[in-house]
Amino acid sequence: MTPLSRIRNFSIVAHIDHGKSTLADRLIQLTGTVAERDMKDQLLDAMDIERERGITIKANTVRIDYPAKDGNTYVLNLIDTPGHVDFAYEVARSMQAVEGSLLVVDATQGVEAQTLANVYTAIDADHEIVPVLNKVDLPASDPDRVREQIEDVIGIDASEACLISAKTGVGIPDVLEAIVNKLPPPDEGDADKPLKAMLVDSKYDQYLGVIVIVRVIDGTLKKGDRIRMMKTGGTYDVDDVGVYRPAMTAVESLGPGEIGYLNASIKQVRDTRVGDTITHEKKPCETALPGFKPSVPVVFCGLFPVDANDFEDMRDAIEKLALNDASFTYEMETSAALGFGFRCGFLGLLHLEVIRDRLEREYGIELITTAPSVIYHLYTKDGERRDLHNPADMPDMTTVGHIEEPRIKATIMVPDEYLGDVLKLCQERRGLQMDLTYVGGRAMAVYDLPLNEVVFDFYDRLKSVTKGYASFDYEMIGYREDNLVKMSILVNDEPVDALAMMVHRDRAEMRGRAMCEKLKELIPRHMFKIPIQAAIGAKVIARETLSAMRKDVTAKCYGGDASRKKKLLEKQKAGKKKMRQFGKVEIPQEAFISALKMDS
Ligand SMILES: Nc1nc2c(ncn2[C@@H]2O[C@H](COP(=O)(O)OP(=O)(O)OP(=O)(O)O)[C@@H](O)[C@H]2O)c(=O)[nH]1
Repeated sequence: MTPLSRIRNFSIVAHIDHGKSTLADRLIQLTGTVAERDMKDQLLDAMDIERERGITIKANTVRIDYPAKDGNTYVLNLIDTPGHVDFAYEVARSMQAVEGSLLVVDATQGVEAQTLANVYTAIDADHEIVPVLNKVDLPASDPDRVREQIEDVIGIDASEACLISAKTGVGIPDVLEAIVNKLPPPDEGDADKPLKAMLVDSKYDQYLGVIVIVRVIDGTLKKGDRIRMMKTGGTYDVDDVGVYRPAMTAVESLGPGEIGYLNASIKQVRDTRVGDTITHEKKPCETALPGFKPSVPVVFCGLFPVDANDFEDMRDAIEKLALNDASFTYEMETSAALGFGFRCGFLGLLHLEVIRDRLEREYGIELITTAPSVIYHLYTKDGERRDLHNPADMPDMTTVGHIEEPRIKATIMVPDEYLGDVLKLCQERRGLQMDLTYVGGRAMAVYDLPLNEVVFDFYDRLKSVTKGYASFDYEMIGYREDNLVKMSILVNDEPVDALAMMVHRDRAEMRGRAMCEKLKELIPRHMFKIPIQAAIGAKVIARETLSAMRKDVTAKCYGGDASRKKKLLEKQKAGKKKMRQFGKVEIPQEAFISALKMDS
């Protein structure tokens, strides 16, 4: 067992793309943790989608043995955390398992919204923080300015920040020394006390079942132990304990301060609660760790197979995905327009995209995605609350007293010249300005915004109006009443449930008009005329008409036989009526998403 003084547990916090994964790769490589021939980029990003998009989704850990300049060999446990706002919550919880953080800031960019959000999470977790300025190989890097910015904005000393290039490897040895010399070893832990370990994360492996990442506080965890999860009450026999190097490597035992995995024939990820305390069944520890609240989905949408025959396959696939991801929820849904499918809940839009991508790619199921929506609180006139996950389920307005919607506090950092556009965008999305400050040549705007206005394409719009220079982060702040209504879309006089949405009354007409116009472009012409309408209750607030594809039946009627011409036209009209009655309008798949994009 490693003495505590030779252990350093840390995470790396950074804004997306500032080089966190590349730095992790270099640390692993330089310490020879992985043989050179096995080295590939982004070692810790296991999933294809993570690799492709260059984002980290689940927390990963790796154990590195580092022979330091002081002659001792240290065990460094790195937890790589997700960088995207959707997964901010996962960052917060994995931080609890370590004592320090490397704060990576791109020296060409400076402090961004997620740098702040993530570093504050680290500070909240009482971390010691070592600033690292990355990408100094690039001519545009300006370490002095960024150092000053870190001091001004975050308020930590950056005078001894490591200057590195994770790409070329410059400065990496300094980072390793800083980890050993500046980050603290784990707080006291006692190997002789009853086992107390924190459940840091869990993931599903198709061969091994659920793998649990643990951080031992007191006691020793080894193969054959019978353990109990103190929150959920589940008891299991430990089949294996080990560490990631980054390949899974079995070890004899895990002692105080150590981070590793256990495998105990646990069936599904849902049976493990992040933050739970793991102890021995026979000789349990007295008090459990404080634990975390479970992460809850905030964005919902319907997923339907394009081909109804794929429904059963889709059910299998969704069940498998849910095994691995406790924050993803689903229930069966039927839609008049789309048939059988699932109403699914996600942590955010990226999470949604990741799951959808995996269903399509790994399971080969083509999907229709309906408009993402948030959870509204409906109150009856007697003050009773009901949660609305799907606008299609909205009851008659006369039974509803008031509606509350979720709001977020959004922090946006942007270079001065784009500030005007950002403020305009926030205003358009019903935002209320909470704060506006300037730090190191950039503006920081804080807005109170309805989540509903953000889930769809806010991030895309923000990127486009600022040419990619803005950064964005948000947190939920609670529910507030507003004048909200359900807007239905009727195509050929039939309401299309999958296109129904909740909107603010003042914006309903504009949104309705935009939707109808978009749909008119997206729906191909049929043999008959198709009215496209937006309505609140029975009141139509916008309308477009898609004209019929017209066969020129009179073309053959040369000459002037007017009565014959008339007869033909009448026949055609009757035919059209028939079509209208029986014919079904084909709405192309992309219409369900494209119609909602609001180009202002
Ligand atoms: N020139 C240069 N490019 C770098 C350096 N470090 C990282 N990059 C590049 O910057 C991009 C982002 O790096 P990542 O390591 O994937 O960023 P990340 O912070 O891990 O991103 P997430 O995992 O999504 O949070 C990649 O294209 C890297 O090749 C560096 O020191 N110099």
